[in-house]
Amino acid sequence: MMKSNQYETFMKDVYEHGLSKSDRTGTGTRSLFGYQMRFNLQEGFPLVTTKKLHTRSIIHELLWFLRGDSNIKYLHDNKVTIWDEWADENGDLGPVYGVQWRSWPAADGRHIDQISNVIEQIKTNPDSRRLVVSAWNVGEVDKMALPPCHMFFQFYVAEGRLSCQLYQRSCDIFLGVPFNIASYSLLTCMIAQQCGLEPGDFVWTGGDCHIYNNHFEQVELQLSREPRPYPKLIIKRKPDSIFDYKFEDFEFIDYDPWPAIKAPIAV
Ligand SMILES: Nc1nc(=O)c2c([nH]1)NC[C@@H]1CN(c3ccc(C(=O)N[C@@H](CCC(=O)O)C(=O)O)cc3)CN21
Ligand SMILES: O=c1ccn([C@H]2C[C@H](O)[C@@H](COP(=O)(O)O)O2)c(=O)[nH]1
Repeated sequence: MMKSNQYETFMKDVYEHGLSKSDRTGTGTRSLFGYQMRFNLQEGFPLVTTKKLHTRSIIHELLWFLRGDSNIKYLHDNKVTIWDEWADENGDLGPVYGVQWRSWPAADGRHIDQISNVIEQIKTNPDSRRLVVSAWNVGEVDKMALPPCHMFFQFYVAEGRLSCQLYQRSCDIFLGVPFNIASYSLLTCMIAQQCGLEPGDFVWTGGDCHIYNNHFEQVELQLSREPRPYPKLIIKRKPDSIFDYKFEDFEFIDYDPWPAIKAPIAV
């Protein structure tokens, strides 16, 4: 049986040993710098079980990134509200994740589709050590509603399995991180399917890992719960490309979480 408590162990460590640190939002945090978790995607899908996650928001947000979108209209059409606080009156967020993934503006005027390129490289040059995607476009960060938190990821192929490591510079452990782990694990499974590989490990690496001061009660409740086994992800068909997946293609089976826990988000 695989351990399914990596996230809770991480949360407990930061809750017990984090340093008091003020932050941009004025909320205040308990924070540790530098942490890593590893999830073997062969052994289950790392959806946090100690609270119920809104998987609909996670799937739609990932499909929205893959569209190369910078407006929350797609999310709204699908009743996902997680980006509302950061959008302007037209629903725009500036050149955020999706834009950099799909059409990074190069100095010579080209627009680079990093997702298509990295998939092509995984298929044709799997030993490459350059299988990277970056959302941190230094020249555009100040035009974004929020500079990317999950900012850089790298793929790795060995023995027919595709692994992915994410670097996340800033990590809201209670609200953001469960979404981020699930989202990149899902992306890894999708890209593996497209490339005829099995999913390997998802490695999560965090920079400023923090628990907001107004999440302490929620964290105590969550840490009092025993983690349960992870669910399994079923992808019901193999679409023609990474851009053709639909919400209905995904199903999590045997997801048996504890009840949801509400918390305010720091804006
Ligand atoms: N402070 C902060 N934390 C974040 O995690 C975060 C940001 N800001 N800004 C940008 C995005 C938006 N993300 C969000 C935003 C909201 C939820 C949230 O409210 N989650 C609730 C309800 C989910 C839902 O209704 O879909 C949860 O209980 O998980 C999660 C991630 C992640 N990011
Ligand atoms: O995917 C995400 C997006 C955002 N966050 C969190 C991390 C921080 O708490 C805030 C961003 O504030 P900064 O001052 O820009 O660091 O949002 C996350 O955990 N995951």
